Amino acid sequence: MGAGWTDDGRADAVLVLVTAFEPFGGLAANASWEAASRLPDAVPDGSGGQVHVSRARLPVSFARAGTRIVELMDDLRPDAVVCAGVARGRRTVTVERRAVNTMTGRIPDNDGFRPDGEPVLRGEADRLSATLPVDDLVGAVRAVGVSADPSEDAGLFVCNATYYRALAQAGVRAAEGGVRVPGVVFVHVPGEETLPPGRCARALRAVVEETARGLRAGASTGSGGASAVLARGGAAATRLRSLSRAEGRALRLGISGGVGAGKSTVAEVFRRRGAVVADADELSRRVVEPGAPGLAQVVRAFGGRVLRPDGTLDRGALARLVFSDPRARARLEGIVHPLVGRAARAELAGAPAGGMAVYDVPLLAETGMQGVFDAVLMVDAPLEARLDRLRARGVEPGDARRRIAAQAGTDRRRALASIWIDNAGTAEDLAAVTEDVIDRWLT
Ligand SMILES: CC(C)(COP(=O)(O)OP(=O)(O)OC[C@H]1O[C@@H](n2cnc3c(N)ncnc32)[C@H](O)[C@@H]1O)[C@@H](O)C(=O)NCCC(=O)NCCS
Ligand SMILES: Nc1ncnc2c1ncn2[C@@H]1O[C@H](COP(=O)(O)OP(=O)(O)OP(=O)(O)O)[C@@H](O)[C@H]1O
Repeated sequence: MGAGWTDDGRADAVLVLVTAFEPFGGLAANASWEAASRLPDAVPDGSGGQVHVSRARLPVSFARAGTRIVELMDDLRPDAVVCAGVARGRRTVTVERRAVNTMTGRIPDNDGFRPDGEPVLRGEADRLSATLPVDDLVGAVRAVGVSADPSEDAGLFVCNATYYRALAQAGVRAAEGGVRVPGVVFVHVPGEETLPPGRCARALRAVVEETARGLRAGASTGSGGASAVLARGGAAATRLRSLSRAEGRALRLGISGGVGAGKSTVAEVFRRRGAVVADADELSRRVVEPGAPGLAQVVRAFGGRVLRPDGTLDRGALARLVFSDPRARARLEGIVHPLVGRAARAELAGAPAGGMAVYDVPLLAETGMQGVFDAVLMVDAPLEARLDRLRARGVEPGDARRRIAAQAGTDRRRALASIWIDNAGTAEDLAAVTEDVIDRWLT
């Protein structure tokens, strides 16, 4: 991101867009704009260069602020968006972890509109998470002597709705294929009676400078630093949610994606980097080997037609059966999944504290197991590329399509991904971007 990305013809400059709000609620000034208007046109990037800063004042209007920020993001193509707003009841600067898809006003906005629980964007996710590193930004504000905390969400007023629109817009860009997807965060500043304007401006500047440092760190190494996107050739990783990591045990990472998306290739990179990796497909073969408990159960359920003459499972025959009949599939899954789950847990228990326990599992979204992981990494690739790659591996497109029809779609996968990898380049690009993900975001 940043240097080298000139797809839209823009000069190679790195840009942070900072938005803040006009006054509302009968006050003459808005502390967020007072702070934003004091920002310089460029800030140091921490390695001798500068990152450009563009400021915009938004209306306190549910309808107009969201439209405006989307326009700004489309026109300016910023590398990061820092939204600021005022939260007069709060004592500290707060960096918001997420935006919620609900609008409620205790008072009307500046257009006289007072929503009562309507969605910001109908049919979209209930909440979206910051794509810039919230905890690092909190640390940067504290480092300049201003009290700051992370906050769970941005409330329900215009600030939140604007944040939601900005995150959704970044998601649209990511889904389009991932060039210049900006990291987005929202910062609430207290009112002037709590934090004097000079200190407030210093706090916001600290957020912008930390963001700039992250962007430049990424640009100078060809990956993303604190930013939300890492790219290598045609492969791009987007960080959609912040990652939590518990002390005293291994990081629990789920890797998933549709058939042929590239998850085993990604998992292999993790294995090379020392992770303990459990592969659900491999385990699902092991639990139905001759003599293993699963095989007898499968034969009881489906009969001898799923056995080869040598007594091993005829996987092709079973695949034809279950991918044309959802009830048969559910029956097979009812036998195989518990056995696979048990075997995977046993393997992953061996990962040491401080290491990585990685579960490569195709049906992560379908089985709703995201809660057991600290982070979920989803791999995706254009449909045609998946079909071609699978064909090269001997899987007929018809078979592949039937499996795809039995799997979760992109939206469901995105809704629970912490990291999204678009595998639209070469296998080498995919491996390189995975290495970057490990180095930048997971270690
Ligand atoms: C039907 C079977 C025998 C076909 O075997 P085959 O060797 O052709 O495929 P393999 O197991 O290597 O799976 C390849 C890919 O197919 C897809 N797939 C497999 N099972 C399913 C399923 N139940 N639903 C949707 N997609 C599936 C996944 O993307 C998987 O990565 C086998 O897939 C199976 O036993 N499936 C049921 C168990 C299961 O759900 N496995 C997934 C991980 S636990
Ligand atoms: N970017 C790429 N370019 C070319 N081939 C690729 C690329 N990524 C993966 N492949 C190949 O495509 C095939 C599918 O990839 P992989 O096995 O990693 O996917 P998967 O998601 O684990 O698939 P499955 O669901 O079938 O287990 C493999 O043969 C792999 O080597």
